[in-house]
Amino acid sequence: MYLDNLKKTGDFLTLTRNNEFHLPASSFTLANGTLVEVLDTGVIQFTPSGPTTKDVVLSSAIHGNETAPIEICDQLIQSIIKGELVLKQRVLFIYGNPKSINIAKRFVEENLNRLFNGEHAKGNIQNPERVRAEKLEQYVTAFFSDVEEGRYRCHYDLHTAIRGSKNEKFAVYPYLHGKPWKKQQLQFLLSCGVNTVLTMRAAATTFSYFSSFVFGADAFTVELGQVKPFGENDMSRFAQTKATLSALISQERVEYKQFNANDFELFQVHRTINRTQELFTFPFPESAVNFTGFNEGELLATDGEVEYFAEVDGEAIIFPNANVALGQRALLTVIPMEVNDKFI
Ligand SMILES: O=C(O)CCC(=O)N[C@@H](CCC(=O)O)C(=O)O
Ligand SMILES: [Zn+2]
Repeated sequence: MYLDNLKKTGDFLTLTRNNEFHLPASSFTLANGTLVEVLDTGVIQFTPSGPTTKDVVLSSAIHGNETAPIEICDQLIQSIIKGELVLKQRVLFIYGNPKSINIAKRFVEENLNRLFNGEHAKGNIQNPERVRAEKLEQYVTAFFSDVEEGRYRCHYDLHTAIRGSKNEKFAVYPYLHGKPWKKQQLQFLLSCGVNTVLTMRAAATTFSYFSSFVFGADAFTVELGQVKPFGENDMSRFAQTKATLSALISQERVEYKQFNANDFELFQVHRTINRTQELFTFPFPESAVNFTGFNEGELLATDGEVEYFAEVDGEAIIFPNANVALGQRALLTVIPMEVNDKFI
C-alpha cells in the first residue's frame, strides 16, 4: 500500500506521477491530529482537528509543463505531512493533469483549462482531460459542500505563462457577473508578489471561473512566471508566494498590508480573439512578451482573411498562442483600469 511511503516522505507528487489516471482513495491522521485524505491521484485533502473557518483549494498542473507551481505545492504538501507546517484551515491540493506532467506538455489531448463549468460533457468527445475535468469538479464540489454553509471559500489555480512577461507575476480575476472585486484579495495577491491583475468580462470554462461562479469562492488564475522544466525554476522567485500560501492555511487569520491603489497595475480585458481558421498568425515574434502594448491601427493578429488591428493606443497582448485548437482563445488584449467604486 502506498500510504507507508507517503507518511514517511510526504512525496505526494511522485505518487501522483506514478499513477497517471487513478489512485485508490485512502486516509490517515498526522500526529498533530490533521486528517489526510487521498481522494485520487493528484487530489489530497487536509482537515485539521481543531475548528476551521476557511476552505482553501490550491491547484497546479492544470497544465502539466507549468512546473514552478507544482514545486511550490509539493513543498507545502511535504511540510504538512512531515508535521512541519501545522494547518489551521481545510485545504484541498490538486495536481490537475498528472500524465501531462510526465510528458512535460501543456496537455495530453485537450486543454484541461477549457473544460470546466460542465464543458467536459459537451459534444460526443471522450479523452483523459474530459474525464479528469469532471472528476475535479466533483472533488471541488464535495470539498466546498461537505461543511456547513457560510464558510469562507477560496481557490488559487497556480500557473506559469508560455511567454515572458513585462509584469512577471499576474492574476486573472474571473468574471464576477457584476459582483464587486475585493481589495482584500488584491492585498493577498500582493503579498504573494503579484501586483498585476486582469479583470475578465465574460464567463469562461476555466477552473478558477468554475469555483468563483458555482461556489462564490474568491478564485483566481495566478500566473507566477514563465514555463520552465523541473529543476530550472529559481525557487527564490516564489518565496513570497509560498510564504503567503503557508500563512493562509496555517493561521486562523492573516493580516495583509493596507490597501493602496498605487501598489497595483490593474487591467481589464478589452477583447478576446479566437482562432477560427487553420491559418492564424501574429505579426510579432515568439519573443514578444505579455503586456506588450500596441498603438491604435497596428496589426495584432490574422485569422484566415480577417485582420485584427489595435483599437486603442496601449492595447496590450496577453497569452498570444497561434497553436490553440480552432474555436479557442488565441489572444486576450487588455487596457489599463483604475480602482473604482466596484472595488470593496
Ligand atoms: O501563457 C499562456 O499562453 C497561457 C498560460 C495559461 O495557462 N493561462 C491560463 C489562463 C486562464 C484564465 O484565463 O483564467 C489559461 O490559458 O488557461
Ligand atoms: Zn496554465
